[in-house]
Amino acid sequence: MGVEVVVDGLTKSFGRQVIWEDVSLTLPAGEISVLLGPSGAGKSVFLRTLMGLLRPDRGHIWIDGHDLADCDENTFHELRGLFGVLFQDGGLFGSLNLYDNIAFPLRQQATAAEARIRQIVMAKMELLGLLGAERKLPGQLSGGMRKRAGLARALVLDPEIVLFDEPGSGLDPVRTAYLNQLIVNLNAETGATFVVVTHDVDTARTVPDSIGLLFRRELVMFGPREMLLSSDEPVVRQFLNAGMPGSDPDPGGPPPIPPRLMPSGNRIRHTRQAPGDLVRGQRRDPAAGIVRGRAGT
Ligand SMILES: Nc1ncnc2c1ncn2[C@@H]1O[C@H](COP(=O)(O)OP(=O)(O)OP(=O)(O)O)[C@@H](O)[C@H]1O
Repeated sequence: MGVEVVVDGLTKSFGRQVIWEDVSLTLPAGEISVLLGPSGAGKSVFLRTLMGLLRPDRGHIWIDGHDLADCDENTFHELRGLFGVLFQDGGLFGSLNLYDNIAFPLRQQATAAEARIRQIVMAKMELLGLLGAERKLPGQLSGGMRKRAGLARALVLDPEIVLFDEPGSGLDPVRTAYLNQLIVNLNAETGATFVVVTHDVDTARTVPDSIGLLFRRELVMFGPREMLLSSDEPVVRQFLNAGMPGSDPDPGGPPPIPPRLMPSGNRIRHTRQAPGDLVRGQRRDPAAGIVRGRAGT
């Protein structure tokens, strides 16, 4: 099972440019959280700060009782080892074939023999639908395959926390939908804590358990998907439900909440809340289709 990450009062600036201030949220263990925001809101900076690639000006990132933003070097390396990341472009080495790209983190660790490395790499390639493409170079792959290869490499060390930076960027809607389903399936398969940053509203509405909205240097709201999708907060409504910040909110109220994507096959996701529970608890009518399946089904 993945680990919980507690972000407390995080602030990041570059010189005099404040990117975001006083961000606090809890990423639930084993669940999918999506951070949504317009281009330039600082989503990628947030991911890079979360995994220790950038140092925050203030605040804490608590994981397993340690503060990633303020700990000794050994603890820092141990905490960094909990993360796997899918970079926007897949982050593959252009001169290495797919097999060697995916094997790279294992070889860097230098703890596993080649036979074991082969077993692990082939298992991840199978999981991501990449078997047969072992000898291809990244430049010979479609955008979708490059993303999946980047994901196989991100998963090769069985991380507890997986970060996705704009997984749909550069993909057409069909490939984005395929990748979204894959994310949900992989979350069920690995049980790791997933954090997805995106400006794709469809992804934010259907993939996560929780949604956060970064807008104008602050985290406007973070909470269960259904809470944000039924929120009356104008910025949240404008962004998540009408799609255009600054446009008039829909006078008829938020549009229906779409069903959450469920894992395909026999995979099971264990989440804290069944679809529809939250809006029912608020005495709102769940939208048609929302109450499909129970938590863990
Ligand atoms: N290393 C850096 N040094 C200085 N400024 C930076 C650095 N990295 C990012 N920024 C600035 O931080 C701001 C937020 O960038 P970021 O890439 O996090 O946005 P984003 O929300 O991920 O946007 P997009 O959706 O377009 O990827 C931008 O103004 C960017 O120029």
